[in-house]
Amino acid sequence: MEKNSKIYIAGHRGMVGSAIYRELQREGFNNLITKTSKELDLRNQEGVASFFAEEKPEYVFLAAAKVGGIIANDTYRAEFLYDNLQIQNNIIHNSYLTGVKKLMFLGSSCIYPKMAPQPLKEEYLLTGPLESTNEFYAIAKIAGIKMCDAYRDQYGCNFISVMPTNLYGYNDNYHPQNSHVLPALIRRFHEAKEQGLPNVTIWGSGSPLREFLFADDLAEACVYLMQDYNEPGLINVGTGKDISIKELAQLVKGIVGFEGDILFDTSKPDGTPRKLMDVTKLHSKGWTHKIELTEGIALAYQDFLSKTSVYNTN
Ligand SMILES: NC(=O)C1=CN([C@@H]2O[C@H](COP(=O)(O)OP(=O)(O)OC[C@H]3O[C@@H](n4cnc5c(N)ncnc54)[C@H](OP(=O)(O)O)[C@@H]3O)[C@@H](O)[C@H]2O)C=CC1
Ligand SMILES: C[C@H]1O[C@H](OP(=O)(O)OP(=O)(O)OC[C@H]2O[C@@H](n3cnc4c(=O)[nH]c(N)nc43)[C@H](O)[C@@H]2O)[C@@H](O)[C@@H](O)C1=O
Repeated sequence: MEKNSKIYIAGHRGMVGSAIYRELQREGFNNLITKTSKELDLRNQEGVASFFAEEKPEYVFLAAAKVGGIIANDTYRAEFLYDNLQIQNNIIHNSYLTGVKKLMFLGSSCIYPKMAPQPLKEEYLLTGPLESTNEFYAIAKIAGIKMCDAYRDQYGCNFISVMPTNLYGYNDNYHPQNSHVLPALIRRFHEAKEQGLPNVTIWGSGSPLREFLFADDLAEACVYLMQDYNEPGLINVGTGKDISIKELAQLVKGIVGFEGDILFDTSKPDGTPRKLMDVTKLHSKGWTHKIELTEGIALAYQDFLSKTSVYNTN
């Protein structure tokens, strides 16, 4: 990418898209184009076709998607499948039609089979059944990887697929039910501290293991890979370290400064027992994460505190 290359960041107001936008700006890229979902609904085939035909971006980061935590994925199954297929089909196909030089598709670690060996190697894709709570989201993401590969094989498009682990960071979604675990816990412990509650309840048994990457680290990896990585298939992006949900809750409790007890609601789903990325391929390309979990949670909590007036209305 040249500093003046025309780069479209789809989903630039989201947690990941906004981090990619900031990283590109930091690196001096000066021709960035964006559209909010109000300005352009990416599910709309004609709208996306007109946008690409008019703007003709040279590079595309596909960070727009219907995203949410375990309950949102399980509840809005049709939307997670339909919205994500529409968004990615429209963007990938029109990138081909208008001659985009390179596109990055963002998937997720939930594409791997529920009981895959750990850590998750890229070659474990499509080797077993998926976790049911996020099956429809995962099917859409797997279709996205295969779209990129099919367009590479048939048309020679340089479309790459990056699989991030569970993410958190600035501009996260703090919705009480629909968010991912880390923002949910930051909010719940904070509100319990403010209200002087004796305990906080977290979902499931606390035993699932998850790996967490700060979104700014992911953005750095994305911009890095967009410049140097040109392979079919997929590449994992993570830290290679995981933690149980119970330990995570204790960590967030300490950072937020809540002093009560932690209870477990085992009527809520645990989801996949473990999702630890194998990051050997990523490290071999020369990139490693920088922000460790304790530091990242403190940064995310500061961001949450600076926006509590917004979250209080949601
Ligand atoms: N968060 C996580 O833990 C993980 C995320 N990922 C992947 O990273 C990517 C970004 O996720 P994240 O930043 O967390 O998600 P967010 O929900 O924070 O942001 C998603 C963005 O997508 C845009 N969007 C959604 N629907 C539409 C639509 N119909 N038309 C146009 N734009 C739309 C939204 O735009 P607007 O704001 O304008 O409405 C929003 O800014 C996704 O592909 C996700 O699957 C992968 C692994 C983990
Ligand atoms: C990134 C990935 O994220 C999703 O999968 P997930 O890893 O299961 O996501 P999660 O962050 O929602 O939960 C992680 C764990 O944490 C537990 N947990 C405890 N207490 C809360 C809680 O309060 N909220 C939430 N959400 N989870 C909680 C929860 O029960 C589970 O055991 C995919 O659907 C899909 O979106 C995807 O790709």
